[in-house]
Amino acid sequence: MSFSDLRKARQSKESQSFVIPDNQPIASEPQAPQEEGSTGHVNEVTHALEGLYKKLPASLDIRSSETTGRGVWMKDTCSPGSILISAQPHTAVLSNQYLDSICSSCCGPPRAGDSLKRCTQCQTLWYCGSACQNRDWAAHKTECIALQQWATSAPSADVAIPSEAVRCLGRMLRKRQKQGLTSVWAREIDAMQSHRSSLPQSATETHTHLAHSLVRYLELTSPSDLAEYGLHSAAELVDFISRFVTNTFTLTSPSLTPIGIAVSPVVALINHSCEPNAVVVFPRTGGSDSQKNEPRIEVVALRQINKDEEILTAYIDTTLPMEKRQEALKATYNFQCHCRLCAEATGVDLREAMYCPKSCGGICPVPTEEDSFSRCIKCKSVVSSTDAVLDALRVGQEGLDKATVVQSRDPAKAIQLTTNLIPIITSAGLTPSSHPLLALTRLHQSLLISSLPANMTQEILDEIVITATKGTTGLSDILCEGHPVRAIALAELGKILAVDEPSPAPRPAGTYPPSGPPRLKLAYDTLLRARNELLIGFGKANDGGQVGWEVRENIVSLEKEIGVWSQGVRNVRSDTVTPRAIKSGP
Ligand SMILES: C[S@@+](CC[C@H](N)C(=O)[O-])C[C@H]1O[C@@H](n2cnc3c(N)ncnc32)[C@H](O)[C@@H]1O
Repeated sequence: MSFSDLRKARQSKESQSFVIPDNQPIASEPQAPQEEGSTGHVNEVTHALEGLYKKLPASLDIRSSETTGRGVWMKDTCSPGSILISAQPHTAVLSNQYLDSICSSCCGPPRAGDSLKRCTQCQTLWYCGSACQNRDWAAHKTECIALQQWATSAPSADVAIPSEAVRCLGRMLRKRQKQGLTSVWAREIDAMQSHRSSLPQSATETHTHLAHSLVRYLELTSPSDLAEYGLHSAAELVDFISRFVTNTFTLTSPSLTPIGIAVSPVVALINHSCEPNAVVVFPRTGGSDSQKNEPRIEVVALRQINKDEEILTAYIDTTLPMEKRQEALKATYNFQCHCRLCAEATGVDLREAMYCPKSCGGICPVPTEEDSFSRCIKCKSVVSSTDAVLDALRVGQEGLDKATVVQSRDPAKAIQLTTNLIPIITSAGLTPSSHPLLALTRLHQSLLISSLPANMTQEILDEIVITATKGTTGLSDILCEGHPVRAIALAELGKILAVDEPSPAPRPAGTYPPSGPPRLKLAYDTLLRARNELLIGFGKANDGGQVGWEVRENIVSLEKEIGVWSQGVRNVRSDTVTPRAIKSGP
């Protein structure tokens, strides 16, 4: 779960009449139910929680602890790939860049051969068709006018649409007003945790900017106007925003591209671990009439979770090293993580590792500015090239930041950066799973794919295969089997290996990537592995979600291709055997 887009909150045209106080505690802030002991069952259920209890399947329970607040626990043991929660988000909105390519109601692309239809009034949201538009109308009706007014007063075309955060908060407040402040819907939102009273300064500033934009979007002219949304002061508005920031999920496409944000109070009850036993996904659950149930947010078990064990998901990218994970958790969720991965300094974390300088097959922790001493855990050789490694790490991180920023505006520049930096960091000895090498490799892969020339050469295709293989190797070293990120990476590698080679030619055994039939066989094996992992990460009952179905089809067509090929070989053999048999006959 992450929410980086808050930083993009628009700051223009702030209302003059509003003073949003910084860091003032909210007297009426609802408290998470607390009990003595670390994991006591919540006996006194607040009104707000009643609805959430009803939404939880019978196998789950809400319990609270002093350190992490409320959390969701297993009442029965479940197996990997079990869908633990399946819910329709309270609100889901698309990021601005996807408004014209994805339906704002079902959050899916247009059906094959069809195109999206634009709302003729605001000309901002697009839909699959009238069924999707009608389903969204209750939420869009007032939003439609607000979007038109925002566009009219926007200082420039690039800020003519409010950010996803502002649009999402607008939808939440309007629905809260419409459903009634005491409705189950509103109480569920109110039950989400707020950090208003203990925000770090950086977060307070972001919340404040967001509040200003929201005030403009809702066309409020004085704090008293907030009353119609059940908020009685600007401080309560900031409290509402804190609740939203702490509990919002990144809405993703079935292949995990971030496409927007979603709010689901029941899923938001789950606490964080950097070694999660479950994941939050939007797999698309299928069926002939699936659009009306989408988007669906689901929590899926990554491994067996035992009775009386807490369900834990990761709020941040767990391929990052500890310091970066802690920074991200503190900035957005205001806590320090003490999970096993963060607390136990056992062995070397493969997110921060390099190969033994003597190439004994062992690994060493990467040196840091604070602790530059590093030695191989196997042969104990000391890393002497510390300065060179630190330089490579610094240059790699700077390059990664730059390439990430320019990737959509200037993909050629981004590709130039990743192409130059990957060899530098690799030669410093970093393992494929280490930061920033893994992140650069994955970015390089996606840039290569998105900038494929029409006349793709064997060389380019092979480079993509090699990059995708390095990425999957790195991910497989640090993410558990069935993790959706790892499963999608495997599926992509399998699909890339299955692409028709422009000029296949036999290669010596052991050459990577292979060519011709051995490549096809490798594609088949990789897709089979991917499918097994997709069944875990996106749920067995979903048949691995949309990517799982696609991979199943890829496997079937490869089976045919390999079958035709084997049949061809058999025919060739029998063609050559038969004449000989005739010759050697009586
Ligand atoms: C999405 S909410 C999770 C549910 C929350 N515990 C509650 O009572 O509503 C996120 C907040 O829960 C708390 N939290 C989640 N995981 C935690 C962890 N591993 N350690 C400490 N606090 C955690 C933090 O306050 C965080 O901002």
